[in-house]
Amino acid sequence: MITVSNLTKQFRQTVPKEGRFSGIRTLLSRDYRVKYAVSDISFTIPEGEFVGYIGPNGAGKSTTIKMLAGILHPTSGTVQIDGLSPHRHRRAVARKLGVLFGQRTQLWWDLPTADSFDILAAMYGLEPQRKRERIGMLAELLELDPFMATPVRKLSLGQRMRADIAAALLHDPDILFFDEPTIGLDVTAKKNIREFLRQINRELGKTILLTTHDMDDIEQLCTRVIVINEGALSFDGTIPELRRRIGLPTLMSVTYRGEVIVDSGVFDALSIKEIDGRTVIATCNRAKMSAMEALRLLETLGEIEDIHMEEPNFEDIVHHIY
Ligand SMILES: Nc1ncnc2c1ncn2[C@@H]1O[C@H](COP(=O)(O)OP(=O)(O)OP(=O)(O)O)[C@@H](O)[C@H]1O
Repeated sequence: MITVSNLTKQFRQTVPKEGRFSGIRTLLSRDYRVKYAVSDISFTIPEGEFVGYIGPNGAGKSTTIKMLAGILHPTSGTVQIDGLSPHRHRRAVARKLGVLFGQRTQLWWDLPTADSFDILAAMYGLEPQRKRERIGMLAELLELDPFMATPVRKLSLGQRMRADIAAALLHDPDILFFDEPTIGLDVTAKKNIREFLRQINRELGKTILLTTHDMDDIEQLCTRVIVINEGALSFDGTIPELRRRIGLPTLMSVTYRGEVIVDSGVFDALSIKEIDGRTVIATCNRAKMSAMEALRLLETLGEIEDIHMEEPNFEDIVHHIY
């Protein structure tokens, strides 16, 4: 269980100087402003949940994850991982956590991939037999064998990400913080990583906090989504709740048995956009009207032959909350 209470992180940022020698004058400046990277955030994540942690660039996502992992110390507020503070019980918490920052590898750049696993296994104090089992299993699941002997710097991005995921899972932690695990990957590599994350959540019961700018990752994987904006929490709930909250219209295309003649216009939450012979295109605000109610209204226009509904794109919904 992860418990975050009133978590806040301030950074001191130098105020940039203008005019001649601005670069060097900024470096030497004593003028600071306080930046609230994370501001009074609270949430709890029970065991086994798969939570998306999203927000625009600079919202404070990575800063939160660094505080959850004990890499950064909060300015105020607390984090507890199974009742322990990541900062004060660093070692005990490190055993429970697997952390991945997709933009930065935790592997040793110039060493063969396998050597990084050896070093990490030694750091976590894994017994030789246990180490062999873990590496063998992860190598099979993430298809690492073809490049185990290759230096990390020569891996493709997809291979490097798989190796980093294996590194995060090597000591078999129960909780995973994954910051952008699909960044820059092609469609197939993304799909494979998503499938892997889904499996370790569903089949092995791992608790996952996932940060990503890829809304397909969130929609396909997460049962719950937490949105952070300018350091503050702006939504915490399920994806259907987020859809309802934003209330973007659902598109309905209805074909009637005979020609329909209606004045294009609005029936409160249902709005007729286009009439083309026997087909009527309408949008329905689902925050105000259910699909069934919309259908009942559309039935009053004639006998329906076929109906097609398109839910608003999740990415568009998220843009509305940012
Ligand atoms: N070490 C630091 N010193 C000063 N300011 C910082 C530091 N780290 C982060 N910030 C600032 O805190 C804010 C939040 O940054 P953070 O990296 O947590 O955002 P993010 O949501 O992860 O963004 P992105 O999606 O771009 O990765 C930003 O304005 C950033 O410039």
